[in-house]
Amino acid sequence: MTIDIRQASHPEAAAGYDTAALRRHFLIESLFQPGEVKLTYWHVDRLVVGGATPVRTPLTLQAARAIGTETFLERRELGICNIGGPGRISCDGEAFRVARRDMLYVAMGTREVTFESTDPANPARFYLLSTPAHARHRTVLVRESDANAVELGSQEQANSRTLRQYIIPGRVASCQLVMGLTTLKSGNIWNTMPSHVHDRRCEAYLYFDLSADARVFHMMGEPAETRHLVVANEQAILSPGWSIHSGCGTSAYSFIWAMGGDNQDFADMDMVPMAELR
Ligand SMILES: O=C(O)C(=O)C[C@H](O)C(=O)CO
Ligand SMILES: [Zn+2]
Repeated sequence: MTIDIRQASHPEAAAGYDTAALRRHFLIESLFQPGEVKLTYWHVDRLVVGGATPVRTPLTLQAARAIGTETFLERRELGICNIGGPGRISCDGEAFRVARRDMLYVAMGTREVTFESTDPANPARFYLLSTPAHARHRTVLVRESDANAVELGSQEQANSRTLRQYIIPGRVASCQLVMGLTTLKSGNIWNTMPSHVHDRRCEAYLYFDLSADARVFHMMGEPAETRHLVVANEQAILSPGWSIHSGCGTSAYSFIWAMGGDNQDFADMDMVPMAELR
């Protein structure tokens, strides 16, 4: 298991970053390495973002010095979404079959989490998102068909998409984690424009379902100081509360969004008028 540490950036510092520095601070280029668990610890809201890619043998989520507890989930909760072949996750011996686009919420206090692929020729790729927690809720598997689906955007604006809320109050109880998956319809390329910020919560996006030479131009920065990151398939971005987070792809794509912070009110967004964007 590897863990990369990312510190928080002041927006005035980020405005002076060149392309390499923006990518170093806000982009995770590699999450899914066969046979490995790869984690990134971000000091904003102490989010841990990662990937687990079991092939022939199971992988285990281990405690890390960066987290400082005996087990990884001693004082944390975890959301897991499978974006690969069918797989299995065991939580203290209770096994869950997790198909592509299913999400598992794993309760604080779970001592052992193991990841397995059903077929090594088509390995599962488990995307992991963990936030600090202070109460134990129930471990719950949410299938794609059971998530709250919301239709957004329009073909005319090239942003017609289905947003599915999986870990959200009323559906799955959690301490602070809110998580879901948005899928653009074919021929649509924009997400989340008009844009918003929510200084009360940070957010991470994992972009996927892109072909090898497709890219998403992910917009970030304070509304009057925007920058962009060029993002390839299965790369993730870290979005501080002060930053807009919108993407424009060279083709349609999907992305997993996840938030941690002070509230779990999905609708609590400060919308940015188009005239304020620079
Ligand atoms: O399709 C979208 O728009 C999103 O998925 C937006 C994110 O869910 C978001 O930014 C929530 O704050
Ligand atoms: Zn947002």
